[in-house]
Amino acid sequence: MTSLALGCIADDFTGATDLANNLVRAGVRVVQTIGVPSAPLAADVDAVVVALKSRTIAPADAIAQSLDALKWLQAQGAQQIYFKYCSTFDSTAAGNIGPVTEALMDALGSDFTIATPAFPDNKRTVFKGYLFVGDVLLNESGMQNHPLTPMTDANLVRVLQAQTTRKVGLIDHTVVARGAEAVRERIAQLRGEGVGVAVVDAVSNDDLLRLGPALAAMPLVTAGSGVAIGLPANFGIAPSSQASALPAAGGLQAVVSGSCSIATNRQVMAFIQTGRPAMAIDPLRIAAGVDVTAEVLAWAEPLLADGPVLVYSTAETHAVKSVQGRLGVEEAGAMVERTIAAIARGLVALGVRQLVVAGGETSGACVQALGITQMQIGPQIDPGVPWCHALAEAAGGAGVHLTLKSGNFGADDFFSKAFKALA
Ligand SMILES: Nc1ncnc2c1ncn2[C@@H]1O[C@H](COP(=O)(O)OP(=O)(O)O)[C@@H](O)[C@H]1O
Ligand SMILES: O=C(O)[C@@H](O)C(=O)COP(=O)(O)O
Repeated sequence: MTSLALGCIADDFTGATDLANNLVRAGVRVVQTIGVPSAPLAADVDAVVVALKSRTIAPADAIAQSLDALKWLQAQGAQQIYFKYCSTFDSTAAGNIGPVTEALMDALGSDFTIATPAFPDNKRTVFKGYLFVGDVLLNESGMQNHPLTPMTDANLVRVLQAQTTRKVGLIDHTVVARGAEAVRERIAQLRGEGVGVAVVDAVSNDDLLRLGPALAAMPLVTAGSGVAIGLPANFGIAPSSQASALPAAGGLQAVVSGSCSIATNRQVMAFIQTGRPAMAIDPLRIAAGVDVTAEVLAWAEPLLADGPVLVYSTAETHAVKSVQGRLGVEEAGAMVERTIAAIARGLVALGVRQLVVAGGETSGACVQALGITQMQIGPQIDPGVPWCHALAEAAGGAGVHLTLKSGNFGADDFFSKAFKALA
């Protein structure tokens, strides 16, 4: 049996590549699996990130899937478990960060873990338990309007406490600033007070690197991708460029976007301004029974030879809310995801071998539709977003280069920049 340093469970697919990206940059040899593998691990790697699509499903289902992933990772000899969620702490009123954390703790027999979505490279910082996105609090960042997980409170202790029966505490910035020993002392104190989960402040990568050694003996770590930069050293792993090598890229290029986040709206506008072809998908036409997938593929086919095309349902908040009002939040989301996934499959059948997907839920739907089971992680395009490579059933088993872009990650010119990075 191989012995993994880290066994990771990510609650969405973009989040999984984000975590894998930070691990790879720290020299960790990583494989990302799509769902829980049915066979033992074949590759010789230091970490596996199991990508689930469990962020917005019913808590009981999220728990069941996460426990399956845990069991498989334990069977591969994982020494530490890392539950990865969003750097904007995306959750519904029912969970799933709290319920999944609690279930993993129970299964591991662990009485204490941390929780921090801090990811300073992407301007997510936690101070006094409050999450900032750039210069503003989470609930003023646009995340209060997210189609599936509106975040209306920036106080993570309060948000997490509402989702778990374990007592939630805080390891604040003054402790983290004093280093790993101070964090260990604070953990002992919180444990004594009956705290089971502590939100941890971090405003810089230095904070995360100071935190790392204090987490060495913790069976379960829960966090965004940021905490990952401080863990590899605990296993004697050092940065190496070898970890991110991918096969050479070829084939046609396309972008599909189902993300309605602010950054993606800007990226869609910027791509349209380059003059490359772009086609919007109208959810109400899908709901009316129009075969939008066939329309889009017929439009794209003659254009692809000249360079990348963009297909998007990305829309501003007022338009999304209006569609949701008519179709229902979950129904609208699932219907758009299904359509974009079918389009992604059709594009790959037309010869697309470099595909950018924007949106976490959207990426989950696309990767599943492409028949991908495992991904290799390559070089970073922008913080949190690497190119990946995978064998896809939709490509007749051939390799496809893919990037799964989290809604709010990436520079405005991300879509063009991504293809240039692969050239
Ligand atoms: N125009 C639209 N109207 C309503 N819902 C939409 C629209 N476009 C996309 N959606 C849905 O919104 C959700 C966006 O979530 P996701 O793909 O995770 O993006 P992000 O990464 O920005 O959160 C998906 O379920 C998607 O199908
Ligand atoms: O931690 C993050 O912000 C990302 O890795 C992530 O999970 C983003 O999710 P989506 O915005 O749904 O893509």
